[in-house]
Parts: sequence; C-alpha cells; structure tokens
Amino acid sequence: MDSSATTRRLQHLSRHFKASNITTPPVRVTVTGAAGNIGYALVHMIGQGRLLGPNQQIILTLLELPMAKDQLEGTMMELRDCAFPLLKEIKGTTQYDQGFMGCDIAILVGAKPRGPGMERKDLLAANARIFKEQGEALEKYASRNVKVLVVGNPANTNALITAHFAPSIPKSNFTALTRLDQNRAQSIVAQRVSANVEDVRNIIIWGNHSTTQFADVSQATVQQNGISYTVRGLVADDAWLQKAFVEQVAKRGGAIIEKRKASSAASAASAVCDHIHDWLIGTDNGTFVSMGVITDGKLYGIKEQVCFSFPCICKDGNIKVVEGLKWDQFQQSMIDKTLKELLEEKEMALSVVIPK
Ligand SMILES: NC(=O)c1ccc[n+]([C@@H]2O[C@H](COP(=O)([O-])OP(=O)(O)OC[C@H]3O[C@@H](n4cnc5c(N)ncnc54)[C@H](O)[C@@H]3O)[C@@H](O)[C@H]2O)c1
Ligand SMILES: O=C(O)C[C@H](O)C(=O)O
Repeated sequence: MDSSATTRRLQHLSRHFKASNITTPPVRVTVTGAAGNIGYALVHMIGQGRLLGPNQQIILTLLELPMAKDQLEGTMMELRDCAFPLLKEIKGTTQYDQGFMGCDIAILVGAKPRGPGMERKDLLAANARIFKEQGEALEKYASRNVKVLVVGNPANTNALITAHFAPSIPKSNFTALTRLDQNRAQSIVAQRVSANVEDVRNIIIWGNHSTTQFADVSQATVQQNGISYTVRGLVADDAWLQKAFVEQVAKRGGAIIEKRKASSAASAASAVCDHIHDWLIGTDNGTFVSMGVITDGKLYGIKEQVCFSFPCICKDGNIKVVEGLKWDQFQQSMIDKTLKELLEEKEMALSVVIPK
C-alpha cells in the first residue's frame, strides 16, 4: 500500500474541509423554497462550504411560503444541529422584505415542480407570477450587486421575468441553472469513454433548460494519461453524439421523475453550488461552464431578449460568454429550435405577468 499517497490525500482533504483562515466578511445568501426537495439538500451543501469554498462564512436566509412554516422550522432545526462553522447566522422567514433585505446572492428555487408527462413550460401559468413577485421584491430590498440564480422551472423564462421586474439591477446579474444539464452530459461522456468525469471539459449546453436544449460536444475534450483528445474523436460515433446523447441529456429530468416520482433534488442542489462557486470564485483557465444569461441583442446574433444558455467563463464575479464559436448546419438547426421555444415561452409568460 502506498501510504505516502494516502497521507497526501488526507492532508489535502483536511485542508479543504477545515474552516480556518476566515478573513472576509460573511456573504448574505437567500434560498427560496428552502424547505422543499432541492432547498433541503441545498442548504446543507451550503453549510458544508460547497457554495463559496471552505473559508467563506455565510449568513443564510431561508425563505418559504407561510403554509410551509413547519417544514421551514424543521429544516432550520436540522441545519443548526449540523453545527456548520461556516454558517454565521441562520434565519428563516415567510416575508419577502426579511428574505431579501441586503442579500448578496439570491437562489430562487421556490416554485412548483412538474409531474410525470408534463413539460417544464407547462409550469409557466403556475410559476410565472412567483418570479414577478420575487423580481419586484429584489428590486425593493436586495443589494444592487445581488447575483441571482433562478432554478424554479421553466428556469430560463422565469429568470427573464425576474430581471424584468427588477429593472435597477443589471441584467448581467440574472442567470438560470443549466449546469445540471452540463454535469449530466459530462457524466454520460465520461462513462462512454471510461474517463474520470473531471477530465471531460467544455461540453456546452445551448439554449433552454428543456427538451429542446442542445448538448454540444464540438469543443469538448477528454484528458487521458496526460494527453488531450477531442470527445468526437474518442467517441467516434457522430450519429450517437447528435441524437441519442443529446436526447438522453435533454430528457434526463423527465426520466428521473418517472423513477423517483419527484424531480431531481440532490443533483440539482449540487449543480447550484457548482454554478455559484464558478461564477464568484472563477473558472479554471480555459474551461467553459454553461449558464443561462440574458441576451443583449449582440450575442451570437440573437436579437431578442431571452435567457439563453451559453458557454461562459467567469472572473472576479463577472460572466463572459465565450464568443465566436462557429456553428455548422446541424448546430444551427438545434440552436434555432431552442431559441424558437424560448421566444414562445417569453410570449406566454408575458401574457401571464403583464396581461393586456
Ligand atoms: N433548473 C434546474 O436544473 C432544476 C432542477 C430541478 C428542479 N428544478 C425546479 O425547481 C423547482 C423546485 O423543485 P423542488 O423539487 O424543490 O420542489 P418542492 O415542491 O419540493 O419545493 C418547492 C418549495 O418552494 C416553496 N415555494 C413555493 N412558492 C414559493 C414562494 N413564492 N416563495 C418561497 N417559497 C416558495 C414551497 O413551499 C416548497 O417548499 C421546481 O420548479 C423544479 O421544476 C429546476
Ligand atoms: O425535469 C424537471 O422537471 C426537473 C429539473 O428541471 C431537471 O432537469 O431535473
């Protein structure tokens, strides 16, 4: 047995998890729907340091509906019982003013999930109003620099609604979660080529967090034995990459609902941590992460304002979309399809939140 390697691994682990060297002021994080499926998993991951690393203290506010008050209190009791050193304060509320006052990071999970046989956009009628209210509340109470991640479905269109109703907060501060799709795609490719999941890089999720999303491997690489290979070259099966793979990623959420009779929770919470971590701590040299961001009329020629998932790199808390990637006919057709759906969702959403 190589005991020196074991010692090195354990030293690394203890350095990683020890909450020492706390120097920066605590960051205020609000999680809505904190007592639900995802919220319950997420607040515990936040306590463990998954969101901002092992040295950053957090003042965590859990925001819930009045009807979920008991579940909220139970969740807070467990969270306190974990005695996480990184949680400087734990607050629970059912009021928007207390929930969002001065918050630096708002993770908007609270919304209805879909059931078997539904598409995520079928939730628009029920969920769009929540995001109108929460946009208005962020506008009133949150820091102007608040970073917002929308998780509640349909996440892209809900992010657009939230931003619309918080006009004094920059549009670049609003994002939607497509990291779960990226993580799923990475994991499927890693299994297919027998690689470590972290050695698969730069798979891109374009467009909507829905069944029209496009998981694109044209820029993706796999590192094996110190050599970088293209995913296309290593898989050597374009037909699979363009159809079965794309569909498996796009339909994974539905497949989980069929099996669990509830939508993904731990994997969604883990993807939330990855998204916020990379946004605020930064991405590694040259690695793309997929995020739903609000278009500005210039990105990839998309003229309309939608929340579209792009490859991004992050530095100093800023997101930069990776521009200039060329699309062939197949990619263009996939991107047109997901953009068309986002435009349809936008119209539907506007009719709910801004009735004529
Ligand atoms: N983008 C993604 O990758 C992704 C992944 C998984 C799930 N989701 C979506 O996340 C949402 C939550 O899923 P879940 O499984 O946790 O659902 P859930 O029903 O278990 O929990 C939702 C919680 O939100 C609360 N809530 C509802 N409206 C609220 C409001 N206005 N303010 C505060 N809290 C509110 C509810 O009381 C409930 O506790 C769903 O819309 C689901 O489809 C998105
Ligand atoms: O599929 C869903 O409705 C839940 C979530 O968006 C997911 O992708 O797992």
